[in-house]
Amino acid sequence: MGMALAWAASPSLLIRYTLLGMFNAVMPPISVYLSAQLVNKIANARIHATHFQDILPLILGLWATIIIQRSVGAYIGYGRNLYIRRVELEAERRLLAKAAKIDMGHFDNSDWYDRLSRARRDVSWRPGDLTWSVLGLSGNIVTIVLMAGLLASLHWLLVVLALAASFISLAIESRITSRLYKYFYKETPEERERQYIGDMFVQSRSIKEIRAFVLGDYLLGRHHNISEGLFKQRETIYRSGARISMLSGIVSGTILGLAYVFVAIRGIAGTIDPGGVVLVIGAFTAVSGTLGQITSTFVAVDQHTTFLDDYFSFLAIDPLLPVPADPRPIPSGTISDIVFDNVSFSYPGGNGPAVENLDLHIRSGELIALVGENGAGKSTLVKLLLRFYDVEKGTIRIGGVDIKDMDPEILRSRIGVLFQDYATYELSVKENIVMGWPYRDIEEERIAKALKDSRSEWLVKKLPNGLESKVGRLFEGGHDLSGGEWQRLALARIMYRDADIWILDEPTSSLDPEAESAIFAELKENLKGRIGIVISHRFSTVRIADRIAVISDGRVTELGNHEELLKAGNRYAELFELQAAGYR
Ligand SMILES: Nc1ncnc2c1ncn2[C@@H]1O[C@H](COP(=O)(O)OP(=O)(O)OP(=O)(O)O)[C@@H](O)[C@H]1O
Repeated sequence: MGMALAWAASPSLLIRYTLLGMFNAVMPPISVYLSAQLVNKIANARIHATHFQDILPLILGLWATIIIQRSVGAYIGYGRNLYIRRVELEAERRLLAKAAKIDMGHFDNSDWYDRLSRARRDVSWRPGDLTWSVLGLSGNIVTIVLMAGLLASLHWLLVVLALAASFISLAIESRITSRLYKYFYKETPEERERQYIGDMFVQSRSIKEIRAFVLGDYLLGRHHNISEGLFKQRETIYRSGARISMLSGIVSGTILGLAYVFVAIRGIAGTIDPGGVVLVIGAFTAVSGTLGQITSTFVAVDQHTTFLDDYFSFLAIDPLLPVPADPRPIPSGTISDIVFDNVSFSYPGGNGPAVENLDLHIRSGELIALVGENGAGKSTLVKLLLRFYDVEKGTIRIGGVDIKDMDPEILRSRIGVLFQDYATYELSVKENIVMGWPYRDIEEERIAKALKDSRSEWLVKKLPNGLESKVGRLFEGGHDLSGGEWQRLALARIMYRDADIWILDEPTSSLDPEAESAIFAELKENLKGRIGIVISHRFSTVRIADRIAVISDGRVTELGNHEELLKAGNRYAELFELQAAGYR
């Protein structure tokens, strides 16, 4: 799987640098062999007259191998760095592309969320690290085979010793890394909490409250306790890691010592000539060095398996909501109606139904308001209409077509929604608006109309660079906006989108009352056959709607226009009177 990713990033680069790596891996054995020959020639010079020209070819050969090895090595290093970045970028692109599409329900599952945040955290380096070590493997094998061949030409025992030293350290050291990784894997929920608390100190949403409630010491204390607990666990693991490393060093160092003993005895006895001694020492060192690299490759692969598992299982995550193979189109033009027909739904892991046996018929061209107490199920209706979740019972139909039979992305393209917790894009004002539908050419006229419909023209005039002004404080030169100003931009974004259904979930919570009633009046006027769904707790706003549905415990308990509901004298009338009394 991992290799498929490496291949997809750039097959030609992968092949080129693998072949070059294998070519370069031949250089060290040649170099060791030529050095041995050189030592023999020099030793022989004491017995037989030797001219410099006799050894010159050897020197030139050694020179050439070093030059080739170093320069090709530098080129490989450059190319591999680029290639590895490609792999990292490709891995990240795939992850983000998947994250943008998976069903919202997955985000309610903390196991998936853990997996995603781990994969997201590591995707910027683990695929690269893995590719880097695996790329060197073929070259390492070439070097080992040739070096082992050189050693075997002297004595098989040397090959056995060299391999033994490296395999023992492989076995010992891989234990440390797997333990380390298990630890990092396990700590995720605590580490997430620690980071979450740390973030509170720097996020604009919470910094004010930390001061106002004097929460600094309390939160720091909590952060400190988690950090200390994690530090202690880490200390234990690092300590045992250090002990294991020491043990591995002693074992492999001793085996290396034995090889030197063997070579020394043979050298003194004259059964190995001086060049042979050089060859043994050079080859032995190279074999254990290269086997060390192979060891770390295996360790790296082992280390990254959990990441790869997280990453690929995330990419392979199945949709929760079945997408029809042959989706039915939404009738074009104005939507004739939206019907919630006996709908029931419970959140996965939630306590009890959020919506139960709910019936609601929304007519073409009307502005309908949903009111009800906190947690009554109003926002859930919006999420069901957007098909973030599938209903458990009943159906939702738009223009007579069950939304389960539609392509969810096409369904969403017909809806413009302003969530309660709408997004604030710290980009330019223009982009904030254009993100309403960024897939067509930018039309200045449309932007101007969106600003007018959301009554935000003054906001653009106020900013120094007009539409091009950056908003937010994340980037240099950005202007921070007030809550109401951000909300205006979000509203302009909805107006820019050419949607047939407008949904505003508490659109006016940060707006001043004058702006609120103006926006509502304008919204109603601009509907022009569209369906508008507004969720609000402000009855002064709600009364403008054509009809009002009171939602209570996941059901529609009252339905009608303001006057009708007041006359009925039920919960709506009660709540309206309560709010109205506050203004008298
Ligand atoms: N992701 C979720 N997982 C589990 N339960 C949820 C989830 N989202 C909402 N709920 C629960 O579903 C019920 C309905 O919530 P919903 O957000 O629809 O209420 P609401 O009427 O929009 O409330 P408010 O006026 O506070 O915005 C609540 O009991 C809420 O706790």
